[in-house]
Amino acid sequence: MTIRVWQIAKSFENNPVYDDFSLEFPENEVTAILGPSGCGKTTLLNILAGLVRVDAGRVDAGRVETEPETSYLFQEPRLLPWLSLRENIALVLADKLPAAASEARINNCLAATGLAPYAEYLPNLVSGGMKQRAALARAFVYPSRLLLMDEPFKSQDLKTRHHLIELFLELWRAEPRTVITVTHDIQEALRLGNQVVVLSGKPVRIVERLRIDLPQEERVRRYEELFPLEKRLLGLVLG
Ligand SMILES: Nc1ncnc2c1ncn2[C@@H]1O[C@H](COP(=O)(O)OP(=O)(O)OP(=O)(O)O)[C@@H](O)[C@H]1O
Repeated sequence: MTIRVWQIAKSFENNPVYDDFSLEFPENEVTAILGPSGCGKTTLLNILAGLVRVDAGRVDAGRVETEPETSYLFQEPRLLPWLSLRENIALVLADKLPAAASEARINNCLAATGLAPYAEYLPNLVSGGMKQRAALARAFVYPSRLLLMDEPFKSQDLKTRHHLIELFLELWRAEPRTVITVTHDIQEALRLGNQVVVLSGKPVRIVERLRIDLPQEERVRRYEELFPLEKRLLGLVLG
């Protein structure tokens, strides 16, 4: 199901963030959103997650009745410090699947993220990159149809970020879902996005919407083909 917002409006007191704003997020594709601080990117994710109500317009986030079908990945891993990595991941599946299916799914996810040897560790005993792997595992173990990511790799060093992006793409290819990711990093947007949307202004407008047809798994090897897009996005972001 395609996720979309249609003619939405949202103000905070006298601050009109959205007014008559529409955007579609194609099914099982990654949409990367770029835009200046404060333009409304997190607000859009929160609207789609059902955490913020719009003042007007329609939000079609693919939810079946009241059942949450959304995973949310943040810049900080947000793991519960008193639970092991396995328990943190298992938490989101509580009551969602029968115990045996849940166990199998968690073990697969731990293996896919390279966390199996550390599954019983508490979060504080592992590196920041491993914590974010666990957060990725938790986001993917939950059978959501929509995954929202708010600057998910921002606080990681360059190499860890590269590995986390590759890991994200592996998990997403194995179990595709519609992904919307917010970032300030043009290269990250170009590595991840099937579409890249640039937002700006108050109320916010779409200043660019690019489609990228080069498959994500080819993008490191053939990055030079993305240079013209990078240049274009840089021009738009720098104004
Ligand atoms: N709960 C709230 N109450 C009042 N104002 C809010 C609230 N949430 C967001 N805003 C305002 O809405 C605008 C958009 O905020 P938002 O966090 O969506 O921007 P952003 O593009 O995600 O910024 P950044 O890139 O810095 O994270 C800002 O002016 C912000 O101050």
